Amino acid sequence: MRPPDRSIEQALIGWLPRQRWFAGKGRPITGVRIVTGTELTAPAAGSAAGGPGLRHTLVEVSQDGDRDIYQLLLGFRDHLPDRLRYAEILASDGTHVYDAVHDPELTAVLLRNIAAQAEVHPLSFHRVPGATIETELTSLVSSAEQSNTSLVFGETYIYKMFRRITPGVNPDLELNLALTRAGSVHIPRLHGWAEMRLGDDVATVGMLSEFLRTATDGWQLATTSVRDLYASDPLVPAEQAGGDFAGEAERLGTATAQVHRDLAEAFGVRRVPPQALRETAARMVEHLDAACADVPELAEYAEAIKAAYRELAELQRPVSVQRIHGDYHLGQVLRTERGWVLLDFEGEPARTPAERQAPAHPLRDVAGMLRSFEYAARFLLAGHREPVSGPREDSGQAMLLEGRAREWADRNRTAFCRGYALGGGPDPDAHRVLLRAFELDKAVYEVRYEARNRPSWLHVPLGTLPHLTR
Ligand SMILES: Nc1ncnc2c1ncn2[C@@H]1O[C@H](COP(=O)(O)OP(=O)(O)O)[C@@H](O)[C@H]1O
Ligand SMILES: O=P(O)(O)O[C@H]1O[C@H](CO)[C@@H](O[C@H]2O[C@H](CO)[C@@H](O)[C@H](O)[C@H]2O)[C@H](O)[C@H]1O
Repeated sequence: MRPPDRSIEQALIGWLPRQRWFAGKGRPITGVRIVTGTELTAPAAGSAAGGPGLRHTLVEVSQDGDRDIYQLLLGFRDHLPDRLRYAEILASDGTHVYDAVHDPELTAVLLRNIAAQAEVHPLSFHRVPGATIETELTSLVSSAEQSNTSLVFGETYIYKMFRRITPGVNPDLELNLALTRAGSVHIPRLHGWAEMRLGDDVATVGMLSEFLRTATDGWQLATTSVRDLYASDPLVPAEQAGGDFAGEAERLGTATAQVHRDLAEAFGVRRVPPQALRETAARMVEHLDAACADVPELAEYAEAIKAAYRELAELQRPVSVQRIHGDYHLGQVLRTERGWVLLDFEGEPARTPAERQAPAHPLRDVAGMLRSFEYAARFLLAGHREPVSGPREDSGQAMLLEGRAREWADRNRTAFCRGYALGGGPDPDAHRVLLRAFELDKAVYEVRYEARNRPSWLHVPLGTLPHLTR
């Protein structure tokens, strides 16, 4: 017999904070309520009766007066095989309740439903016109560090199951659909999606795309290049050291500009008066104040950061805004045989849905990627922080590597901006005040993000601030 909902809700209070994708870490959960439960198991032909059950579930999680909705796939079995033990959430009344994303026997229904454009009220599954979907593939949970959960089917598809559900079309799907219609080569091919009714609205719950099997992500490529530079003879300049990334950085800049152009064509461009920049600067000050309250180490840079925001507020020119990526960094781009491909148009996970969808200046994305170059250059310095106060030769080594990090970040920054301008984007060199303010705002976001999610990384964005606030 299946345990009652209230036992499952109780078990989820302990289980949710342990999940990588759970956005509310560090804040006590005061309640979990199952909002919807939809039976999804449609046993494949030939499978045994009485097999495992799958229930698509939305839960409302209360924390500090906030209520967020999360999506779960709950599996139910009388006997839980050893291979699924680690996914168990609760065992009660002879039934095991577990995280069914790890059970390919159950997740197969997602592919079948998308292929069939099934309606399983309140869920509905959609296939992109012209797509044919192979339904006999089995899934594995992607091992990528993610805010959501992705299932890789065979080596063919990737189904991104959005974890935090908000009413409306998810911007990731919205922008992927628009770029698909524009014929962009800079996104994975979109095959389908799943959505559900949520009150009076519809909410996107999943997206099925081409899995780019042979791709390497930008972070991996960039940090390999940084490693090569650190290991090379200090007298050899970056362009001559092995694994130089500048060519890739330039091509990435061009691909970024092309995606911005397609988004501008699909969603339009709006001219906003100088007043809008004053409002943007005021919001940046709010972000900064909130971040300083959370992370006291930020306070020593606050004055210099505010000075940069004042310069932004004083700009007397209108600017053009449009839909952009919104959370652009090296982990969101894949180097493939057909060039750079962009992923994850959801915007920053910590922002509200309205903020994520608001048109913004495209240099915000450029700033995001430039910050990522700083991260890639500096994160390997972690192991070299101690020696700074150690013996003199170690401290000399640390300074040398700091210099190498600067060289790498500057070189790739220049290359990316060149590629971006060549691709038709607004020239970053001609908008220095704007770009600097965006970089600082992103750095502030990152300090807060790391403090909350990966405290051992906090030194990375903090370590970039002396240079950025000079
Ligand atoms: N189409 C794809 N092909 C290959 N790998 C992918 C694809 N989509 C995503 N990935 C991998 O999964 C990771 C997380 O994807 P992403 O969409 O950014 O998820 P999240 O929003 O949950 O962080 C990416 O960094 C990439 O390594
Ligand atoms: O990829 P997500 O949408 O989950 O974005 C969040 O997590 C990112 C880290 O996984 C975080 O990115 C920061 O760390 C990256 C290195 O891991 C670095 O390349 C980025 O420049 C840096 O911002 C991102 O900010 C956050 O929203």
